[in-house]
Amino acid sequence: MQALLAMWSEKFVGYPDGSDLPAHHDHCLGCGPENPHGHRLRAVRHGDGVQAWHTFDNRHVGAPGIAHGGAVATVVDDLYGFLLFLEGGPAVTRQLAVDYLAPVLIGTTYRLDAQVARREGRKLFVTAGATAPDGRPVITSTAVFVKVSVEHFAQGISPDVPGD
Ligand SMILES: CCCCCCCCCC(=O)SCCNC(=O)CCNC(=O)[C@H](O)C(C)(C)COP(=O)(O)OP(=O)(O)OC[C@H]1O[C@@H](n2cnc3c(N)ncnc32)[C@H](O)[C@@H]1OP(=O)(O)O
Repeated sequence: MQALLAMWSEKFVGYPDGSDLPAHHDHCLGCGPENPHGHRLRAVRHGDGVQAWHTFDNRHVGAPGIAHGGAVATVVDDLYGFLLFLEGGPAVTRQLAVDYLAPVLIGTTYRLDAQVARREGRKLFVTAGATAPDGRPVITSTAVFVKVSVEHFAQGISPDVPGD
């Protein structure tokens, strides 16, 4: 727990526009560099939001040649998680909606954008989208994140789980 607190206190700092944002942690399914099943999403601050360029590979296939919808939702959820570095503290997904407008193709690089639409108490109402190379939107999303203290994450920490 102390290690987690220390790690996050280093990550929730100011990030200038255009700068790389850090992974949530090494084993994060969305962005962790040490997770062999993960997406290794990398995001940058883009104005008041975040932006990423992402290519799904065959580990995340659903129908042949097409990314699994759950994998796409994972990446969108994790993209929202990068907004928290701009917000200055942790929050967790309470509600996530994804509209799949067109297939997300394996091997094609998509641009993803996310931003905070509204803040209300502990709640962050966030929106995101993914855009194909030809400019077509393929995904839109909304979500509600709820701010939590770092102690929220103590319930998931076990000495037997890698990355804890
Ligand atoms: C850097 C930090 C790490 C980031 C990692 C990013 C990875 C990507 C994100 C994730 O994967 S997070 C993991 C998946 N999510 C979870 O595990 C969250 C599980 N849920 C909970 O732990 C609790 O439900 C939660 C902490 C979110 C809320 O519980 P609480 O008991 O603290 O609050 P409550 O249930 O009263 O709800 C908080 C507020 O949200 C409101 N709310 C709930 N559902 C809503 C909804 N669907 N739409 C709008 N508002 C909603 C609710 O009405 C309330 O509003 P008020 O504060 O105004 O009263």
